[in-house]
Amino acid sequence: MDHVISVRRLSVRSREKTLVGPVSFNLEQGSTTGLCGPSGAGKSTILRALVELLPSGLTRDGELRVLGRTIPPGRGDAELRAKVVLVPQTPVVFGGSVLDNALFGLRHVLRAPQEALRERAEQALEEAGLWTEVADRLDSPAQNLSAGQRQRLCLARALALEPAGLLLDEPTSALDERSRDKVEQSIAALRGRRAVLLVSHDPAQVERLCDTTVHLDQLTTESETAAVA
Ligand SMILES: Nc1ncnc2c1ncn2[C@@H]1O[C@H](COP(=O)(O)OP(=O)(O)OP(=O)(O)O)[C@@H](O)[C@H]1O
Repeated sequence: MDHVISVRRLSVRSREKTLVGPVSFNLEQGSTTGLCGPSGAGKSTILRALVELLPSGLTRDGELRVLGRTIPPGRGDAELRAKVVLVPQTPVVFGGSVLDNALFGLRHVLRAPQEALRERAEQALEEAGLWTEVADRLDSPAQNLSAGQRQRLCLARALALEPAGLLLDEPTSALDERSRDKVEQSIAALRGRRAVLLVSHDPAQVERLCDTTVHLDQLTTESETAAVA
């Protein structure tokens, strides 16, 4: 069976130098992989490279395959972005209601009747562990949610697309312990269902949530990283 994401000797460079890589790893269906390394090692840059959303001036080399399809550098498209979804470190909550936010990605990717979209958005809120807290306030402004609830709303917005791969950039770094636990419960519930790549600075969190780990050293050397099949 194809890996959900397969990366071979992927590196990202600016005009002047290599910022990260080369790295090689696979993400498997149903498995949660930790992406670890010191600050500046390139974790966020790798996540952006996997969805072909690098800042201008940065380019990717090496092979990226998503569900068996090779994505040439600079050729990411809407299909890729529906299959692999990045949830950034800082939750981006748009103006509008909780439901509007959960529907946001779906509205842009799928042309389906409003009712079908709504059903999927509600399922995603359930999958993100937020449903019981927002079921009676779907039409309220999303801006009123707590930080932990906002993080799970962003998770729901990503899950509504039913992605094969989910890339989570330090999803709990700004949260207190109670909110962190709730977000962790939601991530743990994805095991067996999605391929998840989780950037975390917290070894205990990686231990709790991840089946395998990819370590990025500061300016990763030529040696291949862990978790290579
Ligand atoms: N647009 C850019 N132009 C030039 N260099 C960049 C750009 N974006 C990131 N970098 C550099 O790439 C390296 C990796 O940055 P990145 O943010 O991916 O690290 P990180 O491992 O996610 O760090 P942290 O754990 O602190 O979030 C850093 O040296 C950073 O300065």
